[in-house]
Amino acid sequence: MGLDLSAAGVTPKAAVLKRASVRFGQFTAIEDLSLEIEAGAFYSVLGPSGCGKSTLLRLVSDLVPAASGSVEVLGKTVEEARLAREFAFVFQDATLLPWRSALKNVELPLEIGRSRGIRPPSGGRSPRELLELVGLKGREDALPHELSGGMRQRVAIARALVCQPRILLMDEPFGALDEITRDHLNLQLLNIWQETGVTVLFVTHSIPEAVFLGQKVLMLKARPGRLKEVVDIDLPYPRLIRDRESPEFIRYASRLRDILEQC
Ligand SMILES: Nc1ncnc2c1ncn2[C@@H]1O[C@H](COP(=O)(O)OP(=O)(O)OP(=O)(O)O)[C@@H](O)[C@H]1O
Repeated sequence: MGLDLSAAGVTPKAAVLKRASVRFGQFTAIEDLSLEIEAGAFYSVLGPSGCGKSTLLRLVSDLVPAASGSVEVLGKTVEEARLAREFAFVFQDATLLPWRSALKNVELPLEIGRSRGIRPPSGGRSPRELLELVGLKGREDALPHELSGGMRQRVAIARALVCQPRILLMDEPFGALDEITRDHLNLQLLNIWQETGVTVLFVTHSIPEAVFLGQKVLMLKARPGRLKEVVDIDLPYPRLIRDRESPEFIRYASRLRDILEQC
């Protein structure tokens, strides 16, 4: 059992990786990654294709094991954290069940939990309230094919939040959306983050998106996947789309581009 630090009044880190490596057969996808993820913070994850961004999310969520080193999530082992449903995923594809309405899709994790005898967490937002939080009030009964791509992603975000995860793992969730929809969802995601206090790990290929969202940007380098740098983004929240034209924003973007070129 991991040590329950919260019982002692200490807020544990969202995740602590110590010299963690992931191997697929002979191939090393992540090597010697040491990192502390602060609880409640928003991290963007950026790096060249194949540097291990998705693998990092899978490592933290117990989908792939560490071949060496250690990973702790909220003061627990990754397995304990998974069983306690401490994290939830949002992928590029919303992966909604096509025959279920938006509301029924959001309710699904609760139903699955109940079928396994897990009581829904108390005090959280209901599926209806979550749909309202993501801006889909009035569309509860719509089927996925009746919603736009951006709306489907919002349903996926509401579904991810329904079991009140403490960590939200987002793997290029807006990568397939047009720029206007993406901007809109970026703003909405920041609202949700601030309202819920959830820790976010957000993988993106977009430098402006990484700067716009993150308090910190984890920069990974490839072959093998290693931590290159953690860049603090000292821009205040709430952030506005037009802030992306500010000299500070442009300076951060250009710094990240320089680092990426060395990855
Ligand atoms: N299940 C697997 N079996 C074998 N190799 C894998 C597996 N999963 C990932 N890899 C390899 O590990 C490396 C890292 O993959 P990962 O998907 O984490 O990269 P990424 O940074 O998310 O890439 P992209 O930006 O292109 O999505 C890649 O070289 C990939 O081919």
